[in-house]
Amino acid sequence: MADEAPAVALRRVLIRYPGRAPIGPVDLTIPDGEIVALVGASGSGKSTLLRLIAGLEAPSEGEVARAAPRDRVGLVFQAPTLMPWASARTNARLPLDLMGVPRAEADRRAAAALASVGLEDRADATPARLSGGMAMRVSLARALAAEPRLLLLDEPFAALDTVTRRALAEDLHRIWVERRPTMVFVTHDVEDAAHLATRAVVLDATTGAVAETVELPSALPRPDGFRNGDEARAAVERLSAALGRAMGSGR
Ligand SMILES: Nc1ncnc2c1ncn2[C@@H]1O[C@H](COP(=O)(O)OP(=O)(O)OP(=O)(O)O)[C@@H](O)[C@H]1O
Repeated sequence: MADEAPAVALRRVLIRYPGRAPIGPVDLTIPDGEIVALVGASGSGKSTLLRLIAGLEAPSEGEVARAAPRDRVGLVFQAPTLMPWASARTNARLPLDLMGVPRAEADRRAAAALASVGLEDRADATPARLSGGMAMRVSLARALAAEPRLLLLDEPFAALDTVTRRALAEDLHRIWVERRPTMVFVTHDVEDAAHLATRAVVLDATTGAVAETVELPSALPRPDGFRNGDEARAAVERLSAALGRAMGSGR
């Protein structure tokens, strides 16, 4: 809705790291409930933007505003980063334990989160007994246990095989349909972006500023056969062209 506060708003954000030109300025508004893919050349600043949105890092200049409070922001990284000695349930419960949520309530929410990624049967398994895809799902369940309004994912698919990444994309769409969180994810893959996201933000390879925003098909969950359909193919082409333009000046 147009007059609702955006989930995220970055205004004239600049990030300075030693030994390189500043990243930005980045102006970016993400409406509530969108699924946004951050795409751009390697080193353009995708992960940095995600850390800024998460509040893990502060900008050198400009403003970062986020509607969701810190404890309603979920983070998922490329590596699942699970506690190896702990069960899937205990891993999923971790943020709730850290927040001091009472045990019975935390167990209930962890169980619901594991169920929403199809792992209710593996709640007692330790990470060594889970496949890579399942470990990623536990990592996603851990983020979901806090019932995030904003879910941030840094290359969640990068380490997964094609079948597993597609299954995870379906999980994410199902979660979106059930809970309507705003999702922002980093990807290198234009097909994953076009399939999962409702819009893509393309970063300029040289400056890290937003080069273009590409609107993607908005019907969620995706209809059967979407990936191979004309609409998806056209979206991949538009996005590839935008990425090509954003990389045009080189680094
Ligand atoms: N903590 C840091 N200290 C210094 N430089 C950094 C730091 N974090 C990122 N950078 C630099 O900022 C730039 C952007 O990095 P970032 O990881 O955000 O890019 P990216 O688009 O996510 O790249 P990739 O696709 O390769 O993961 C890079 O040049 C990187 O070397």
